[in-house]
Amino acid sequence: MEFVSPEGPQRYAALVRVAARSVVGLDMDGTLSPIVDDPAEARIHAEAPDVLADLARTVAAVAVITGRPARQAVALGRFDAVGDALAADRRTLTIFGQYGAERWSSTDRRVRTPRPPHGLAAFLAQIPALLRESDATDAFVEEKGLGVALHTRRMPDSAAAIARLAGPVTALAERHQLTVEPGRNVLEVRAPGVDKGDAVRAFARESAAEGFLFAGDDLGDLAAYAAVAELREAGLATLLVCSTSTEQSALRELSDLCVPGPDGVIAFLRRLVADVRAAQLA
Ligand SMILES: O=P(O)(O)OC[C@H]1O[C@H](O[C@H]2O[C@H](CO)[C@@H](O)[C@H](O)[C@H]2O)[C@H](O)[C@@H](O)[C@@H]1O
Repeated sequence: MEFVSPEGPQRYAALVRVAARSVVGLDMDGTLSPIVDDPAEARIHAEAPDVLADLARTVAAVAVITGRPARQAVALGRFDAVGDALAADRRTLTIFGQYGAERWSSTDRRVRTPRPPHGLAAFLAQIPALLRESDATDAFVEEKGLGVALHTRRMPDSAAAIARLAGPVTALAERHQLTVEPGRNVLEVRAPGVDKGDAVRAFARESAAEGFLFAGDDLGDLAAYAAVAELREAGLATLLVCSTSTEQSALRELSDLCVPGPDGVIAFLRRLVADVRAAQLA
């Protein structure tokens, strides 16, 4: 394992020691799901459902903390099947969707979701004009119920399109009391006041966690990283794992461990499960 913080090896060992009373939060796109051009074509890593089930039997609780709508994440991740596999062991998989605004659990299988933010409908109505004025009519618009993502990945010069869109999107979002969440070849617009950090704090509190591992890949995961750092200050065993890509490096310097994309995340989680089980037998 390539630890990138000096404390990484000790933090990993401490987390293994308290794993049975620790929780794991995992980002989805770019961490559990390989990045693809069309968001609707994303699929979870083929081994992820089995690994998540094994992990959930090993630690206190597992959550996927994603920008995706919770219902969509459940479908793309085949999380119903993971929940079925966990039911006999009385374990639960939790999904925090839309950056923590939504919640689903494999126990009750219902999505708890707030009302769409005031201002979203007006923002949506102005998107065609905004894209025309920003020379970005080929951007892919993903409506998410509580927000909207403007994707540039399939445009000829994605970075230039993001640069043209960033100012106008931010100005229009602010006019409608919405916030902008930048990501990999995407600008998302959603309600302010909740982020992945809130999901981390809620999950740790409700689980009375003694340890917290989080893995992510993108800017939206920075809030989760900050919340895990707070938990570390409060005395929890923590580990921050970056799923690396050539597209985004913001998490690297904040991480304890870097692994190569979803393949690396899955291999790491398998290793964690094996190390925890070995420690419990010792
Ligand atoms: O928090 P995450 O689980 O990482 O979700 C963030 C957003 O991911 C999706 O977009 C990203 O993945 C797409 C599929 O691989 C890719 O085409 C796109 O360029 C990426 O930005 C998703 O479409 C969004 O709804 C999520 O909020």
